[in-house]
Amino acid sequence: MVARAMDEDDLYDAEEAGGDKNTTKNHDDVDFDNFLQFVNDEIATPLPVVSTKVGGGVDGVTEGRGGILKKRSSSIFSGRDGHQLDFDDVLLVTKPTKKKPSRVILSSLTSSFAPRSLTAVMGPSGSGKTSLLKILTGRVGSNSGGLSMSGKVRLDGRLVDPTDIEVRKKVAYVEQDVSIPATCTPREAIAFSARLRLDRRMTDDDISEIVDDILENLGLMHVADTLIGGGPLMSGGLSGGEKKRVQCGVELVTRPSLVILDEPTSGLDSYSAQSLMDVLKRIADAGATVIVTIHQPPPPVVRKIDNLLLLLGGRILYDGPMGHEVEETFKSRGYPKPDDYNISDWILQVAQTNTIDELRSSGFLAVDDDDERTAIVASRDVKRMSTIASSDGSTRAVAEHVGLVVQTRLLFDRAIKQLFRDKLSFVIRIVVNLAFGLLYGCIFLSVGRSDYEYYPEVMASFGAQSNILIGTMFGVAQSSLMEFPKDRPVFLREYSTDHYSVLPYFLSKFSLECITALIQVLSQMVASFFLMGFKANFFKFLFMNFLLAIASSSIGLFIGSCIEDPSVAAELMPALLVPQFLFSGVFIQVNLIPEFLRWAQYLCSLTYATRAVSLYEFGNCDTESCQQLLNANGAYEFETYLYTIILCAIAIVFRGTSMYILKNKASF
Ligand SMILES: Nc1ncnc2c1ncn2[C@@H]1O[C@H](COP(=O)(O)OP(=O)(O)OP(=O)(O)O)[C@@H](O)[C@H]1O
Repeated sequence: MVARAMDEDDLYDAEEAGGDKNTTKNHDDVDFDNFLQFVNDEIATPLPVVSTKVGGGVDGVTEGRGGILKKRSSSIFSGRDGHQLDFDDVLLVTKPTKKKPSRVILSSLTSSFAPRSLTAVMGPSGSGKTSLLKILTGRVGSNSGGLSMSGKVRLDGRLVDPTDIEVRKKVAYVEQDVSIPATCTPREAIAFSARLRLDRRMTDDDISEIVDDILENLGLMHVADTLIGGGPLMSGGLSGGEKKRVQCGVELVTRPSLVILDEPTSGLDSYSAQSLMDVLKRIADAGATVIVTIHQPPPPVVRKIDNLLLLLGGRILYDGPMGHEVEETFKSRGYPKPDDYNISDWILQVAQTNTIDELRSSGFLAVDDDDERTAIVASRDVKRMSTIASSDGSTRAVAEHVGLVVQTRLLFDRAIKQLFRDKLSFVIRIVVNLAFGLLYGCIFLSVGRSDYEYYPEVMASFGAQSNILIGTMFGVAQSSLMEFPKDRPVFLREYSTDHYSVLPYFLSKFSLECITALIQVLSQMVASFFLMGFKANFFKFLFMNFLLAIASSSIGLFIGSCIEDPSVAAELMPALLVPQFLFSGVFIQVNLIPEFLRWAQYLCSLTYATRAVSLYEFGNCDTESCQQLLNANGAYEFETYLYTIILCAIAIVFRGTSMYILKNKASF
């Protein structure tokens, strides 16, 4: 970023504030900022003892000092060394297809962001603001989806690969879309993030001080204990702007040195936007490098901004200090700001109402900047960012984080809370299972009490078993599929911001699913099994039904992880489940299916559950009818313990694959 020349007053102000002389400041904010800086310097970083690197502590964990000092050291405004972020020749293009040529999204952008400054990235909609932030935060790789990119990113002068998790840990990134679980409170969301991302040696008191500090500074105290998405316990829920501030708080909890926020003020009223920008400005003044994208900020917000990077159609239209320099630049190029305009409205109007050629001839854009040429060069010669950065020594995290066991426990605790707070849907599920169980029990009343002499008796009992199993398969897979889309964005955000690894997430999810699936299966079986009068052992039947439930929920999870849109996933569900009836012997005996299609039976989890349950029910029955059914459906092909193993294997394969897919998706 081109820093504006500082006048003597600014130098004086910066020195007084203990700031870097390269920092740009706005006159209007100087007094207030100096005061805040004074407060920060005096309170937040008073003595070396606060940082407990000496004596085994970590930053933010105080030792041997009074409570006041301890509280102050944990302020989100405490001093820090920001990171210098430079990017060079960053080019982002869509990959050409047979129907569409390559399109330039970002056209060889070069700029930098300095510590102790707040930079606004502005530009009309579609100008590439989010794309640039995604590249800088490692959310777009050199070959993500239909995009190709090239360029160099440097952190503190060293070439880095932004997709490298060690680099990403250094950046707090607040995405445009809010993805905080609806069933937790702002206090819980921020504390969860703090517990997982701050040093493991921090006590609960340390964490709650930090959380209170954030809640207070982000103006969230009044909703600290309200469920984010509302709910039966606490009505209302948070407004869009409040949710956004919670998401900011979740990222600010680590007291980051580099903060990147995508439209943090959109959806906020002007006072809230101003307050949030004030917080960000104070964080910048504390030493951090703060970058925000923002649409047409009002004058009070503009005054908080140090630098401006103005984009238009993926190009840089202006890159320099905010304030009168922008106005001067536009004026000198033939676009003087009318008196009744504020500066942000004016520059966006100029950007949107003039053609690229007009702006270029006014001296705004490089003369040789040509989209078509850039796109051709880019699609031919896109270098992998990771290759460029491979020679760099990567950065190291300072704090020691909690281990896998604690991660799993915290995730499980949160999931259990979610279940209880969203209990209406779970209660409905149980009631539906009980109702269906009773219905099946009445329809197939006492079918298992016959001596299975005649084939229709055996078939009636087999039909009853199949109904229970199909009910389980659909019920559990469907609820897993419907629930997962809610979790997906939360997981992607938390995983990519280093809250936890994939394994604890899946373990906690699996543990909870085991509990809910067992309750679901049990409620259906209690209502139906004894009315039907089966001869099989209840617990063996229950266990096999439970395994089928887990295998089915794994399939649901797999579909949910492959497909983002829940409605598309719901459409796909029958395509995966319905063929199971056809090949597992429920509607037609397996030996009657044409031979060239018969192999499909082995792909169906229902096949194994049906065969095992048939063996439990008819295995000890030596009538011809029983044996005929078992033989026709191939029940004797494997031992019952093998059916158990196969169902477990199906669950593991689908869950493992989902884990792999999600991990890859979260990497970008
Ligand atoms: N994955 C993608 N594939 C194809 N085009 C994309 C992709 N991602 C972004 N684009 C295109 O790149 C352009 C810039 O998008 P981007 O989201 O960066 O704009 P923006 O300035 O952040 O817009 P807004 O202010 O509306 O959020 C848009 O035209 C968009 O359609």
